[in-house]
Amino acid sequence: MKQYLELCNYVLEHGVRKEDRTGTGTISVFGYQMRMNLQDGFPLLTTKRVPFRLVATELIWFLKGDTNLRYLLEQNNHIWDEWGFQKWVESKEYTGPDMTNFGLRSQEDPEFEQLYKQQLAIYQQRVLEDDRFAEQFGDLGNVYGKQWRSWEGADGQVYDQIQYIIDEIKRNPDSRRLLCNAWSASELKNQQLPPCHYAFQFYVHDGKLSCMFQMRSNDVFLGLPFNIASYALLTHLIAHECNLEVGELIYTGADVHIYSNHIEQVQTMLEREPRALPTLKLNPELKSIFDVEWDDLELIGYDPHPPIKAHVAV
Ligand SMILES: Nc1nc(=O)c2c([nH]1)NC[C@@H]1CN(c3ccc(C(=O)N[C@@H](CCC(=O)O)C(=O)O)cc3)CN21
Ligand SMILES: O=c1ccn([C@H]2C[C@H](O)[C@@H](COP(=O)(O)O)O2)c(=O)[nH]1
Repeated sequence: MKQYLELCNYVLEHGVRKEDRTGTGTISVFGYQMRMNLQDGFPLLTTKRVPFRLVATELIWFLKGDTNLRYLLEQNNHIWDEWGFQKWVESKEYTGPDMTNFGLRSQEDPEFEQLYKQQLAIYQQRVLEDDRFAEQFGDLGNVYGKQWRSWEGADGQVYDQIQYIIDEIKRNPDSRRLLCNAWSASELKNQQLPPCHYAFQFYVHDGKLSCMFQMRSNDVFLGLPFNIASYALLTHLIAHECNLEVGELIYTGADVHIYSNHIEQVQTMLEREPRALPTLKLNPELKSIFDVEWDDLELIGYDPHPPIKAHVAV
C-alpha cells in the first residue's frame, strides 16, 4: 500500500494547520486521489494491523440497511459507540454526570475518563438489552444503511440504491449511472454524523468491476484504512454477485487530514516496511450480497506490523 504511505507523506509535507469541529486540530490538504489495482491483492494496510472484522461487520451493517448500534454491539464492534452515546447524553432523559465534550475531556482528564467509561458501559448495556432505549438512543439517524437501501425520494417512494446498481450492472454494464449517493441535504439534521464517504460509482470494462468513492472529509490515520478496505470489500461482493473480476479502486478525498494527536503514530508507521498484501476469499455459495455474513469472508496471508493506538476525535 505504497499509495497510502505516499498520501501520509503528502499531507505531512503540504498540509496546512486547520482547526476542526472536534477541537482537536489537524494538518489538512484539499483534494487528493489514489488508484489501487485490486488484482494486486486486498488493500488492507500492512504497516499497522487494521481489524478487518470491524471493517467487514460495519459494511454488513450498512448492507442490511441498519442504522442502529445494537447490531454493531452484538458483533463486538465499537467504532460507532461515541456517536450514539453523544445522542444519549445530549437528550433530556439523561440524568447522569455531565458528559459535555466527553471526547476531548476523556483524553485530558483521567478521573473524567473513568466516569465516561462507566457511563458508556451503561449505555452499551441498555442498547443491547432494552428495546425501547435502543430504538430511541441506539439509532444514529438516517446514516449510510438508510441512504443506501431505503432512500426516501421527493415522490414519497423508497429506493434501494444498491439493488439498482446490481440490477443495472447485470442488465447494462456500460451504464454511466452505476452510482449510490448518501448525501441528502434534507436529512443532515437527522444524522448523528453526515456521511463522510458520500458517493460511490462503479465501472465495468473487460469483465472487471472498478469502484470510485468520494470522501468530503477523511481522518487519514483511523478512518482511511477502514474506508479503503470497506470499499474494496464492497467491490469484491458486487463483482462476485455479478460474475465479474475486480478491477481498480479509486479514492477521491476532499478535506484529507491528519489529526494533531495522530502525527507521531503516522511517523511510526512511515518508518515501517510495507509487506505483501493479503487476498480475500468469498464463500462460493454466497448468492446475494444482502445475505453476506462474517463467516462468508476469509482473509488469507495477512501478516501486518503490530497495531498502533490512537484516540478518535468525536
Ligand atoms: N474522527 C473520526 N474518524 C473516523 O475515522 C470516524 C469518525 N470520526 N466517526 C465515524 C466513523 C467511525 N470510524 C472509526 C472509528 C474508530 C476507529 C478506530 O478506533 N480504529 C482502531 C481500532 C479500534 C478497535 O479495535 O476497537 C484502529 O486502530 O484502527 C476506526 C474507524 C470511522 N469514522
Ligand atoms: O468513514 C469515515 C467516517 C468519518 N471519518 C472522519 C472524517 C472526520 O475526521 C470526521 C467527521 O467530522 P466532520 O466534521 O463531520 O467532517 O470523521 C472518516 O475519515 N471516515
